[in-house]
Amino acid sequence: MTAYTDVVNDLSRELSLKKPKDVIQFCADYFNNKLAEDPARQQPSTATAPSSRPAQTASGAPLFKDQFGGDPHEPLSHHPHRGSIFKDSFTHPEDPQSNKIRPLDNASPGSGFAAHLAKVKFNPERRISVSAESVNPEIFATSSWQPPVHDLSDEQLQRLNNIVRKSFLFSQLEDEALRTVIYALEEKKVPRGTEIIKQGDEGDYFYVLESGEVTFVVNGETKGQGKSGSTFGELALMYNSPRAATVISSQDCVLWALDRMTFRRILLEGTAKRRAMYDGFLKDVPVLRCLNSYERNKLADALESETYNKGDTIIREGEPGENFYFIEQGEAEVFKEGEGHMATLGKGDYFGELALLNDLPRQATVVAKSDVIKVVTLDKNGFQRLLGPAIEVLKLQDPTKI
Ligand SMILES: Nc1ncnc2c1ncn2[C@@H]1O[C@@H]2COP(=O)(O)O[C@H]2[C@H]1O
Ligand SMILES: Nc1ncnc2c1ncn2[C@@H]1O[C@@H]2COP(=O)(O)O[C@H]2[C@H]1O
Repeated sequence: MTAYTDVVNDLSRELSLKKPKDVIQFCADYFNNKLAEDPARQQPSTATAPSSRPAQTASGAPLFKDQFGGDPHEPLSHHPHRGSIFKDSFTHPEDPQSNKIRPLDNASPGSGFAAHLAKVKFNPERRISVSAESVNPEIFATSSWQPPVHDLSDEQLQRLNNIVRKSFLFSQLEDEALRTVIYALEEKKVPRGTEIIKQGDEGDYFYVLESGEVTFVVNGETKGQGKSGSTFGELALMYNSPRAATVISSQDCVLWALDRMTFRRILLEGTAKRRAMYDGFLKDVPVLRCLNSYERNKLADALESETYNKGDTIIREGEPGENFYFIEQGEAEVFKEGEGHMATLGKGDYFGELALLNDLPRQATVVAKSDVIKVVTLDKNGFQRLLGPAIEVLKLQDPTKI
């Protein structure tokens, strides 16, 4: 009874301090957070597992159940090998009973593995809102959470340094947060054909792919590839929802795994805000109509906003090109040396693609026309990796050829 009273008193104190608008959601997050942080409820690690374990109840059941009542994991509960690579076993998609990894006969993502994957139908679009844990980061201040700290060799640090320099996700972090994330990362080498994440599982780790390639499969259908430098496994951690896709290495991969709590504490808030901020706008950009909502989210992760005033030169003809731009608000004009005014661009239009597509200097000068023009920019790396099928549309719409 004393324990119960203590818990209720602690909760009441938190409630009076934070005064949340949604008391039920706050309480749900408060207890989920407590459970996830209680080491007594985490299973002991295995040889292949990173030191932090996925959040589970004492009985081994996932903590983060469907808030609408049902347990999203239920259909898989009789499956003997539901775990991802960092749980019980390495499983081969063609033989889930096997703990051994066997290379896939046919690495072509469209054929070989898709048919063997997740039999359970699952709606990857279903989302539980990002919980108060994220929108209310002070909730963490009171807890005794300590991030994992791994022993990294100089060689590993050097490689991580390269990844961090190229990654928009990390470049947004303050020094201390970045250091915490780096030392919490754990290197994992996985051979081709390994099921890294299984659709429907609970979320445990977020992954950064240093080298190799992974394939995403949703309800048995291949949805795309992640290339070196990309990240995955964030959705289940952001929304406390089951894994939305199965992820299989289609080449030998070097991965870095970040535990759920470190992801939530350090990377979640920025990611969720950025996705929410840009999603409405990106949906209305004609050239991005061919992207699905997940591809739009990944694009949002990489965008930066910039504002210019009337007369400012955003791009100068002849200079090297580093960024691609979408206009979020206002208008810009395009001029070309010797030819004069070429075009006026407005909301939802883009510019700066030619230099990046063709590895050429800028082909024109772009100047802000409105008093204030808001643009979102994507760097070269993001341009090459995140526009997917939109790249073909950009090539077809080359303004110098039409
Ligand atoms: N089309 C897609 N739908 C859902 N998840 C995807 C898709 N493509 C890639 N993924 C990634 O696959 C991951 C599976 O685990 P998560 O749901 O945690 O996060 C998911 C995303 O990072
Ligand atoms: N007629 C045009 N010729 C060249 N660039 C144009 C023209 N119209 C619009 N632009 C845009 O102006 C941009 C200048 O930088 P980029 O050459 O990278 O990409 C160019 C196009 O996006």
